[in-house]
Amino acid sequence: MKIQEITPFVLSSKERGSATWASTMIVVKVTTSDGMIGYGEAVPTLRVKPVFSAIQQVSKGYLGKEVERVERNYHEWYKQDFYLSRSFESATATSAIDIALWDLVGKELGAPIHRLLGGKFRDHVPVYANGWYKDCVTPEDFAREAKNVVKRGYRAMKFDPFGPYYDWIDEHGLRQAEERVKAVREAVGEEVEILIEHHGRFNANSAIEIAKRLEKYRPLFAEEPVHHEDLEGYRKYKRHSNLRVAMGERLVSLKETLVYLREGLVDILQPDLTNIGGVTVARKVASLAEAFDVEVAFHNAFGSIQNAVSIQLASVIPNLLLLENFYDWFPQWKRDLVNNGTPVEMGRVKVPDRPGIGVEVNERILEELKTDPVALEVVEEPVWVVGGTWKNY
Ligand SMILES: O=C(O)C(=O)C[C@H](O)[C@H](O)CO
Ligand SMILES: [Mg+2]
Repeated sequence: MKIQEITPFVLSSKERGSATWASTMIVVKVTTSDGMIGYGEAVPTLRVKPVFSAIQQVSKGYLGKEVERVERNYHEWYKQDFYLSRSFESATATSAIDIALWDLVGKELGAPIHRLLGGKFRDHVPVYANGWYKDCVTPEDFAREAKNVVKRGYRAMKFDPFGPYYDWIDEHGLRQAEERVKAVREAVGEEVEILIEHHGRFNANSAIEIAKRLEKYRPLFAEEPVHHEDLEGYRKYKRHSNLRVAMGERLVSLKETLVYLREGLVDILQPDLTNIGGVTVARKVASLAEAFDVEVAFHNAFGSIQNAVSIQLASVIPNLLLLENFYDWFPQWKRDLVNNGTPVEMGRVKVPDRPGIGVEVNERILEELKTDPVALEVVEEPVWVVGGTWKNY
């Protein structure tokens, strides 16, 4: 089969969900010479317009190629795009197309992606909740919502307790963060895992002070404690903190990942299929992590196509820790976009056995919600936090 058409869609709705980035989804539809259709997803955040146009550009490198040669097709784009290793837009565009190609190969063979990758290592993927703490500011807010998460059956949850602090945190911020974490620990009990998201905000000294204060609440990991590219910061943090470091959602290639693994800067790797290079690169990155005794917790914060394909890959790798999950905090339209739901039950998701990414896209919703890409307004609360949390109390 040949790749005949690649169409990007920006989907948007007034129903915003738990975060600014949750109100938008970028979907890629690939149509083949035989009339088959496959779907992929790209990263929105503040980059909706440039990503949309990157998909149009990257498509030029894929049109006319054989669908089934997914590895070769990725390599061809790697060869063409001199700046791929420096371009998030190119990386997410090629990732979305790659996911759609794997979806197509699966559909052609009547097999879910997990069968193409060696088969299920597990029938259910354990997940952790994110997006559950919209508008939470006080420790009481966090405790109340954390209890609701546990009531839904989750055994692990992630949150960012740092309010509006950036780069540097003072005693006031440390105390507020500690009170929020303490409240969640007390609300969920000793056996539910709590995961601390830093969103790559801090310099190393501040992150180390935070770790000292939060250690006693036994978080499973500290995510992106320092800025993504701050290798010196990661080194210093690893030397002076006792917490396990999770990172990886901004990695855009196999070789960039190696930098963090080789130096032992990461304990739990969080590659994102929608910007690391699709299924093609994500599976290699997972194997690379396995060789370093590093567990994987795929980053999975955007939409239902990313969620579906992440479940497929999470089901096959031996070194899976947990898969991130926003499912219960998606706006309803994201759940409706796929015909076959992947609900979370008792903190895990049953791996679908339908072909390709394991879910079918509802074309009616795609048509209804498609919109022109527009530049997002920039407001004080950054898009990368869960909405309504950029506050002190
Ligand atoms: O889910 C996570 O780990 C995040 O960091 C959330 C978003 O992906 C990130 O803010 C990018 O918008
Ligand atoms: Mg994160």
